[in-house]
Amino acid sequence: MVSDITLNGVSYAFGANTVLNHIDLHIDAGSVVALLGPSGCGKSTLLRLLAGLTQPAAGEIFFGGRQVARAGWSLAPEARDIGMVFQDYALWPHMTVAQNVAFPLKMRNLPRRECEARVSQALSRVGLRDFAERKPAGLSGGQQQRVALARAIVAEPRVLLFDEPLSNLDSELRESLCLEMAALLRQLGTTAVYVTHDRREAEILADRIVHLSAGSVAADRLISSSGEFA
Ligand SMILES: Nc1ncnc2c1ncn2[C@@H]1O[C@H](COP(=O)(O)OP(=O)(O)OP(=O)(O)O)[C@@H](O)[C@H]1O
Repeated sequence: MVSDITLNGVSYAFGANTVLNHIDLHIDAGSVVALLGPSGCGKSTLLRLLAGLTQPAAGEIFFGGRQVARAGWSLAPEARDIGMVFQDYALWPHMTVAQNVAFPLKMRNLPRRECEARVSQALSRVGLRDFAERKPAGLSGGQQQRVALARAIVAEPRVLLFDEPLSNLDSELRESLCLEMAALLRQLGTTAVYVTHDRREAEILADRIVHLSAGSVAADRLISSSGEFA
């Protein structure tokens, strides 16, 4: 099941530094929204609030009809039914690729066969079916990020969150993985929020680009399927 996302008057501050200032935003179920903006504008902070890694100082966040955060309270990340992909891959080095990908299924108590089938499907989707028994250290940066992507989608979460997942890769690889991720996100139909400071990446991946500037929404534009502004 996918979920829409609603932020009502969400604010956040580090001490006296207001980082997000009364954000109102509705994200349709199944859409891919890029959060674009210069360094320090609050993109990662907004994503961390969606992930449940931090709590808003004011406002509320809903996934579907369910409140997941309000001032001073936040539902834990593991209770939110989300998948996350970070810039630094965040794989467990002692586990194989298959064990890394299977990790989100552990808490779900699924039969072993179903776990194996899901891991195999997720690895196929990212083109890594033959790498299941490798350790992350034996993979390139692009392959490690594909593992992180497979781990994010394996449990079929209701929301996918991406924090600059391609920024550690060289430009050629970035472009090709970006196109693959765009195709995968269309195929999955999961609601996704994608933080980037790269406008081209945002245009390839997203249905809609929300520009943040100094903690506020500065522009909000729909993108047509050809990558042009609608
Ligand atoms: N732990 C922290 N303590 C104090 N201030 C912080 C902390 N983390 C971030 N900030 C400040 O909050 C503001 C927003 O940071 P945030 O990481 O959300 O921006 P960003 O748009 O994601 O930037 P970048 O693209 O560089 O990652 C910045 O001014 C930053 O300096």
